[in-house]
Amino acid sequence: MTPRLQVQDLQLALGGRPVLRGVDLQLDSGWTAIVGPNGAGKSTLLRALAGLLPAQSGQVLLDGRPLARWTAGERARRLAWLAQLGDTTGELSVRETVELGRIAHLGLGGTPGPRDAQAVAQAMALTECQDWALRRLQELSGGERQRVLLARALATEAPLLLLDEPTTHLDAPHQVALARLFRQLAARPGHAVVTVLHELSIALQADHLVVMAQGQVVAQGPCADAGVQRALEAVFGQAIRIRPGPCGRPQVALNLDEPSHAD
Ligand SMILES: Nc1ncnc2c1ncn2[C@@H]1O[C@H](COP(=O)(O)OP(=O)(O)OP(=O)(O)O)[C@@H](O)[C@H]1O
Repeated sequence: MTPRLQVQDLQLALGGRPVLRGVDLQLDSGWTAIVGPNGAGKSTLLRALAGLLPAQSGQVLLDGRPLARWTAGERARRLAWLAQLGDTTGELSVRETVELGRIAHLGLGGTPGPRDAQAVAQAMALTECQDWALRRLQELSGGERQRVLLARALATEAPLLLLDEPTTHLDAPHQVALARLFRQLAARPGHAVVTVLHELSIALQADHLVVMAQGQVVAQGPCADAGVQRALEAVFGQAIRIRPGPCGRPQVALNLDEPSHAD
């Protein structure tokens, strides 16, 4: 069954400041990219979707049941979360880090079997980090580390992937490879991928966009939707223009000559 996330009038404050202001959202199959300016509330929304932040009011439902009523184990088998800045797990090797993704299935101290080894090997192959299996995470570059942490999320085999800026630190070919991977993963029956992304050219490859500004969702829908594109141009100001691209997918054009609202 494809995971179904519903956000109903979600209000959330951090440090006494309102950060999410009445977010309503429905996410099901496919690849959804959440975009918006710095501080718009994207990571906060993703953490709330993962059940990591309690709401002041409103709720997040996973498969029709409030997230707050899922046990941690149930949640971990249904959804995997990749943090924005990536936690570095000390002295662990790359393989040991990816193996942590199997804890939801094994429990702490459980003995991995062939099924677990297969999931780990497959996740490492998908992110091309199998050649570093024995190196320690802290010895890797930012982009290499990001790929290992993504592999850990993939190793969970959770049908719902919530990934906060998974392309950060990656070079252009690996960003494109990941976009292709997200599309493939989200196209599998019963799976969905939600990514927070800053790289708009990558975000526009998703099936759906959610555009956020100032703690609110200002538009959501297919990338080709005219309302979604207008919202993108509105929240990013004159700095970008969306134009038709090949295969019916829109493309982003940077507008260096017009002052942006950051100027
Ligand atoms: N722990 C916290 N305490 C107080 N305010 C916070 C806290 N964490 C985040 N915020 C504020 O909440 C707002 C939304 O932050 P969030 O990280 O969700 O934004 P974002 O859209 O993901 O931004 P970015 O694109 O810069 O990663 C910001 O104004 C931020 O300063």
